[in-house]
Amino acid sequence: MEKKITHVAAGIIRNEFGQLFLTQRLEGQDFAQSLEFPGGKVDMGETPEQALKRELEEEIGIHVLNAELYEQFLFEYPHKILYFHFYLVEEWVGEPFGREGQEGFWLDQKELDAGQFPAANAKLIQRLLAETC
Ligand SMILES: Nc1nc2c([nH]c(=O)n2[C@@H]2O[C@H](COP(=O)(O)OP(=O)(O)OP(=O)(O)O)[C@@H](O)[C@H]2O)c(=O)[nH]1
Ligand SMILES: [Mg+2]
Repeated sequence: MEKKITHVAAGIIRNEFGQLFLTQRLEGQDFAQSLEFPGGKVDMGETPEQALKRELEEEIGIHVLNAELYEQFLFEYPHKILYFHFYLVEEWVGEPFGREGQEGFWLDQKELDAGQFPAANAKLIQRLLAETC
């Protein structure tokens, strides 16, 4: 079967204490239980930034005021190819929470552990760890 490229936009939501808001994927989703940066697939006709804003409203109930592109890369899983657009989000309105029933929590950036995320996140987490002070 031919593998299509799916674009995914996700947010690295960072507060003034240097903590990141993470969510846990729900049972029934791929990579269930693993941690993730909130976000999702870019719909047809949407830009990655529009998708980011829509997904963060839907999944964690925040309104993004500013998002800066942090990292973009292609990652090939056995059954799919994803193109990720990760944005750093430090300005938003609202208090993030798991709006779809998923767990959500704040974690110090320096406490990130690549082993708790899907394989695609490894390099991104390495960079985030290297950039903590
Ligand atoms: N949001 C998000 N997705 C990630 C991350 N890392 C990673 O491999 N993915 C993968 O990216 C793909 C798309 O994300 P998603 O499942 O959140 O898409 P979505 O919100 O549109 O969900 P839906 O298709 O159930 O409506 C999934 O296969 C997911 O496992 C991450 O850090 N954040
Ligand atoms: Mg999602």
